[in-house]
Amino acid sequence: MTKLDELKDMIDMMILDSYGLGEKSNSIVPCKTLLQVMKYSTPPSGEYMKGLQAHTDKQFSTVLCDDQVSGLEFETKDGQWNKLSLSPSSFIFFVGDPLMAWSNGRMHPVKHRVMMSGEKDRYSLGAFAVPVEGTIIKTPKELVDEEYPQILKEFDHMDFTKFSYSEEGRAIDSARQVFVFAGISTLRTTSWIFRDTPNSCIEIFYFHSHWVSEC
Ligand SMILES: O=C(O)CCC(=O)C(=O)O
Ligand SMILES: [Fe+2]
Repeated sequence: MTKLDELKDMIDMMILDSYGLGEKSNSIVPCKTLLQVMKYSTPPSGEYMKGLQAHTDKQFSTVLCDDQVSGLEFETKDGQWNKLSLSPSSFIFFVGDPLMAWSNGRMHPVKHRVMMSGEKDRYSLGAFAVPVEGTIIKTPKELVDEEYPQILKEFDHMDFTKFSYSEEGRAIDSARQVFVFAGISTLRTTSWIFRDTPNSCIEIFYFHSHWVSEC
C-alpha cells in the first residue's frame, strides 16, 4: 500500500469518525487509486492563460501536490477566485462530487482551475480515488435528517462518469452535473452553459495512469 493510499484512508477514517460512523465501517466506498502527472506550460510572456478549466472532481476524492509553481485557484462560495500556494511538504485534499453525494451535501466539492502566468512550467501529481466498477453512491441513513433532507438519488458511479463526459453532461456547469444527473428536486436543465476556449496550455506530460492499489 502506498503512502498516498494511507493518507487517503486516514482522511476517510476522519470523515467517518466526524459523522459518528467510524464504528460501523473503515472505508466509505471501495476505490482504486489513479496516479496522474500533469504539466502546464508557461504562457507567452505577460499572459495569464487557462491551463485547466474550472471544475469539480468527478472522482470520489483527490490528493494533489505540486512543484510550488503557482497556478491552482479555487472558487469561494461568493464566486471569487483565489490562488492556492502549497508548501513543499503539503498535499491538498479535494472533495469530489461522489463524496459530496455520499455526505448528502454536508461536504462541499470546491470548484477549482489552473491559470498560468510567469516563466516556469507547472507540474502536479494527482492521486485520484476512483470508485471500483459497479459502485453505487448512496447516502447512509444516518446522514439524512430534517436539517439535511436527502438531496440526491443513489446512482452508479460509472453511469455518472459517462454522463459527465457526454454531450449533454458537457453542456452543464461542472458543479451542477451531479444534481442534473441524480438530483431529487432539480429539474433537468441545460441552461448552465459550459464555456471553453481552445487556448488551454495543459499538456498531459507523462500520462502514467495505472491502478496502484485496491482499497
Ligand atoms: O494540476 C492541478 O493543479 C489541478 C488538477 C486537477 O484539478 C484535476 O486534474 O482534477
Ligand atoms: Fe480537479
